[in-house]
Amino acid sequence: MQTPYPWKDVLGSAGLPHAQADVLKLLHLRSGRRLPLLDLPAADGRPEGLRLASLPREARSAASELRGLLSERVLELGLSFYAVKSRHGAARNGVLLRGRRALRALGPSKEAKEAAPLRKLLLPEAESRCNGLVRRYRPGQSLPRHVDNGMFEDTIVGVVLKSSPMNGLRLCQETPSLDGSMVLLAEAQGSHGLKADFFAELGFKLEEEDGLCFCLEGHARQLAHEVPPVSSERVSVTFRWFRADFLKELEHMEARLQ
Ligand SMILES: O=C(O)CCC(=O)C(=O)O
Ligand SMILES: [Fe+2]
Repeated sequence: MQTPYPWKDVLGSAGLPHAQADVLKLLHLRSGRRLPLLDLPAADGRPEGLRLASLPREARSAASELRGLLSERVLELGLSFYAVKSRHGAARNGVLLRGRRALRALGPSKEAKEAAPLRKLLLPEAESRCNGLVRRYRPGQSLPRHVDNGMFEDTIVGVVLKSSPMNGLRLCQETPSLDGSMVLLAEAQGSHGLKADFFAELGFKLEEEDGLCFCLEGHARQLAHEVPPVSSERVSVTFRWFRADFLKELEHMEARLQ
C-alpha cells in the first residue's frame, strides 16, 4: 500500500538517543485519544533523581501481608492524604472539618501498623508524617497523569507489590514542547495545503517485577507520571511524607477556626 504523503522526518533517529531510536521501531500505536508512547527504559539516574532497587529480603513477608490487606481499590496507611487534603481545603475556606473523615487522619490505623516494618526499612525517619497508599489496578485500570502534591516532601518511595508484566509506572520526559512531553516525529505536506503531523509522547518506563522499589527525588519528583491501562492486575504501595511545615500551617489554620 502506498502512503498518501511523502513523510519527512522532523526529529529523526539522529536527534534521539540511541536507545530511544531503537524503541521507535517498537512504537506502540494505541487506539483512542491518546498518542503513541515512545519510552526509554528507566534506570538508576535516568531520569535524574530516579533510583531503583529490589525489596530487601527482610521486607518480603511484610509486602505480601500488605497485599493481602487490600480489599478495595485503594488503602491508606498512616496519616491520611485524603483527610489532610480535605481538612486543608476546608480550613483555607474558613471551615473547620470535624467528624470521621477528619479523625481518620489523627491516628495510625491497624493496617498502618502492619505496614510499619516495610516503611521503616525503606525510610526509617518521620514515621508520624508518613502516608502510604496501596493501589490495586485491575485489567484496564490506569492512574491519570499527575505530579505528586507539594504538601509532601521531596522523597517518594514506591514498591511494586504485584507487577503487571510490560505495564507499569511511566514518567513523562521533559521536552521543549509546550504540551510537555509531546514531540513531533514526522510531518507530511500534501497537495492543496494538506498537512499531517505525527506526534508521540516521550517518557521513561519502569521495567517492573514483583518487589521493585523506586525512589523519586529532585528532577524525577517534579516530572508528571502515570500508570497507563494495565493488562493484568497490578498492586503498588507509595510512601510519601507530609512536610512538617505544611502540617504546622494546617494546625495554625485550624486553631484560628476553633
Ligand atoms: O501505582 C504506582 O506505582 C504510582 C502511584 C502514584 O503515582 C501515586 O500514588 O501518586
Ligand atoms: Fe504519583
